[in-house]
Amino acid sequence: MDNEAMVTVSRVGKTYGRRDNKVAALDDVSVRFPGGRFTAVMGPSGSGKSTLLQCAAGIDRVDSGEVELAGTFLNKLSESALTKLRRDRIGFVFQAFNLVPSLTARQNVALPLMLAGRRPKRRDVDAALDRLGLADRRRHRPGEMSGGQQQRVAIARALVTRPQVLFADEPTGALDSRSSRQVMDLLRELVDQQRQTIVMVTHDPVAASFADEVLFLADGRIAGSLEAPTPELVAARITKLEEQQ
Ligand SMILES: Nc1ncnc2c1ncn2[C@@H]1O[C@H](COP(=O)(O)OP(=O)(O)OP(=O)(O)O)[C@@H](O)[C@H]1O
Repeated sequence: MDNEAMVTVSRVGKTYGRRDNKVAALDDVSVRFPGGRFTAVMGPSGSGKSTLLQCAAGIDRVDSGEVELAGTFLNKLSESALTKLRRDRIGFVFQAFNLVPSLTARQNVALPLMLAGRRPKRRDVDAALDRLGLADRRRHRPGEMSGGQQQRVAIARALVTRPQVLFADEPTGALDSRSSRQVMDLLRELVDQQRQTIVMVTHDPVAASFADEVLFLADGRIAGSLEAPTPELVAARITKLEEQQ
């Protein structure tokens, strides 16, 4: 389903807090994330990027509007059906890696399969690690790996179930520029070689320039988009949005 919408967010609203503490994190947001494409989401701090990602990934529920993942409307699902959908069809990568410290790379990658009630095959787990250039780190625990290696294990773990969409929330936020570049090269490769659909929140114009398109948010609303982004063009748009704050 290349270039058809893999995820469709329609008129989504999400508010946090109550009464006089209310914050509209998302205000009537509509956006389509095409299949087989890499979309970056950017915007000033507090503009709703993480909220959009979490609503699109079924981690958080919307207050109004709809989220559709390849024909499934997430709002209509029960908690257990939503949990199953997240396990089977969605991969999520966080800034802080979120690996289990006591488990090896192999065990961390096998975890989502076990949670989904599938018996992890060593071959599949090792293939996921190999694809991310971690063949020689299979038996290492997170504390024995660099930040870049840990993030690559986290990406292998997110991909082992072959999710329809990989969501990443600032995946390079805790990495130095060399490791960031490596992770971004890998994400780009996944899109180009395997038509993986990726949606990534980032603050970094260089990371965003690896995407096919950058979507900008400001104050919980869509504030434009940019095709074929370069770091310079992205930085200019972001600076402008921040000035308007
Ligand atoms: N759990 C929560 N409880 C209360 N307010 C929240 C919660 N999560 C987010 N918010 C508020 O919603 C708004 C959007 O937050 P969100 O984290 O989506 O923004 P962001 O663009 O990802 O920010 P940042 O770039 O700083 O991570 C902010 O005003 C934030 O303070």
